Amino acid sequence: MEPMTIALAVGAALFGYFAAKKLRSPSNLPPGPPAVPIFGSSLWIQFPMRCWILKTPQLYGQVCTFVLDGRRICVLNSYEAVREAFLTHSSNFSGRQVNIFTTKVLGNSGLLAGDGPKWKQLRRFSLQALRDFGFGKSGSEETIAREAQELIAALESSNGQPTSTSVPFNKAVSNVICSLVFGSRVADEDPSFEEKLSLINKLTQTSAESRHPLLTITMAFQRFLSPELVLSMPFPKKMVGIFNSVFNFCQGQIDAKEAAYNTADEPRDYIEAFLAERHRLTDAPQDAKAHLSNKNLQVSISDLFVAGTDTTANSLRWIALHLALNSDLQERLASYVKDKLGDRPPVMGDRPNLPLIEAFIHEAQRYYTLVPTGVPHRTTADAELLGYFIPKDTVVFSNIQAVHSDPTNFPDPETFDPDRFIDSAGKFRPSERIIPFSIGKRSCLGESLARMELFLFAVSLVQAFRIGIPDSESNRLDEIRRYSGGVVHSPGPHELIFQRRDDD
Ligand code: HEM
Repeated sequence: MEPMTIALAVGAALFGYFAAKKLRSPSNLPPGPPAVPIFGSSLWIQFPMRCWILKTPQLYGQVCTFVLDGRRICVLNSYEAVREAFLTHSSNFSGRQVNIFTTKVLGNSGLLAGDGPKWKQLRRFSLQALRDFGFGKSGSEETIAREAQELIAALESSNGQPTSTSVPFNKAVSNVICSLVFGSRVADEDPSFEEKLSLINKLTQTSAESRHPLLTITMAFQRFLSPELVLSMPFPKKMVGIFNSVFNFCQGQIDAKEAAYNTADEPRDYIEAFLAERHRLTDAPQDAKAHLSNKNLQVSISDLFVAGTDTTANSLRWIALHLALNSDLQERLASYVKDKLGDRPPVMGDRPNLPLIEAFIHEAQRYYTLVPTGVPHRTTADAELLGYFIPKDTVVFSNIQAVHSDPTNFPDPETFDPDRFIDSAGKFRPSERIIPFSIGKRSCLGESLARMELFLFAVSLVQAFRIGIPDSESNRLDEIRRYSGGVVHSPGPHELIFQRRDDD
C-alpha cells in the first residue's frame, strides 16, 4: 500500500475516533448549571424542581441537563426536542426511572413505572383488554354518558349555591375507570371512596422535589444509605403509606373477583380479562406470561385508577373554571351547542359537527397543560439528541408546558383562543404540537378514553348549566392557579356556582 494511502487511512481513523470521543465526552452534553461531586447541581437549581424546570427554556434553550441525587437529568424544552427523543429515537428514550421506590415499592412492575419486555407485553395486553371493554368504543361511551348525567344531578343538588368541583368531578371520572377496571361504580358504592380520591390527589400533587435546603443535603447522601433507611424517612414513608393504601384497595377488588370469576366466562372488565389471560396461558413458557404476575396486576390497576382519575377530572375542573371566568365564551358555546343538538345529550358521533367545541377543548388542553413537565423517561442506551450526547440512564423530562406556550407555534400564547384551531372553512384543525398526552411509545394509554370523557362531560356541562364564580373566589385566582410542582397541575380548591339553564 502507498505510504500516502496509509497516512490517509490512519488520519481518517483518528478523525473518526476523536469525533466519536467528542460526542461521548461531557463537553458535548446539553447546556445546564454546573454539577459538583455529591451535591450535583442542587446548589444552582431552585425547588420545587418541576417549577424550576419550566424556567429552563429561557436559561438554557431547547435542551438542558443537570445532575441531582447522582442522576443525570435532561429536559426537552421544544416540540422538536420531544419529537426527536420520543419518536425518532424512541427505542433509546422509552425507559422509566429506576430508584429505591420503583424497585422496593412497585417491584419494577406496572404500566407507568415498568419498562423492558415485561412492560411491553403488559402495555399491549392492557390496550387490547381496555379496547374490548369499550376504550374508544360504544361501551365506554354509554358509561361516560351515564356518569355525565349523574354529575349534572350532583351539581344540580347544590341548588345554585357555591360548591366545590373537586369531589363531584373526581367521583364521576372515577366511576368511569372503576366500571372498566373493576366492573362496578365503586366511587358511588364505597362510602370510604372520597378518602381514596384524596389519597390519589396527594400522590399526583405532592412534589417529591420540593425541599428544604437541609433536605437537599440529606438527599445528596441518600444514595449511600440502605433502601430500608431511606424509605423510613418522613417524605418517602408518607408516599409509601399512600401507595400501600391504594394497593390494599386494589387488592381487595382483585380478591373479590378471584373468588367470584369463572375463567370459562367471557371477561367483563380489566381484572377478569387479566385472570382469563392468565388461565389461557397456564401452559405457556414463562417468558410469554411474565407480565401476568400478581404484582403486575395490582400495580397496573392502581396505575389505571390513579392516572385515569386525577388527570381527566382536573382537566374538566380547569374547563369549568375557565367557563365561569369567561361568560362571553360560555354563552357562545352554549348557544352553539343548543343550535346543533337542541336539548338532547351529546354522543361521540356529534364531534365532527361541533368543531368549535373540539377547538375549545384543544385550546383548554394547551392553555391549562395538565402534566407540565411530563412523566419522566429514562434513556436505555447512549443517545444523540439535536447534536448533543445524552448518556445511558439519563432521566428525561419533557417540558410540555414550554411546547404549548412557544410563540412560534402559538402566536400570543397567553391568550385563550379556540378560534386558532378553526380554519377558514369553519373546520377543526388540530395542531400536532399540542401534546397533553405526550407522544411515542410511552404516550398516555388512556388517551382515547380521556378524549371521549372531555368531549361528553364538557358538552353536557355547557348544555346544562350557566357556570359562575363567587366574588370571594375571583379574588384569589392567583392562588387557585398556582402550580405546586407536582406531576399534575390541578386548580387549587375553589367553589363555583352551577345554575340550571332550563330554570331561566
Ligand atoms: C386528560 C387526561 C389525561 C392526560 C392529560 C394524561 C396525560 C398523560 C401523560 C403526559 C402521560 C405520560 C406519557 C409519557 O411518559 O410520555 C400519561 C401516561 C399514562 N396515562 Fe394518561 N393522561 C390522561 C388520562 C388518562 C386516563 C383516563 C388513563 C387510564 C385509563 C390514563 C392512563 C395512563 C397510563 C397507564 C400511562 C402510562 C403509560 C406508559 O408509561 O406506557 N391516562 N398520561
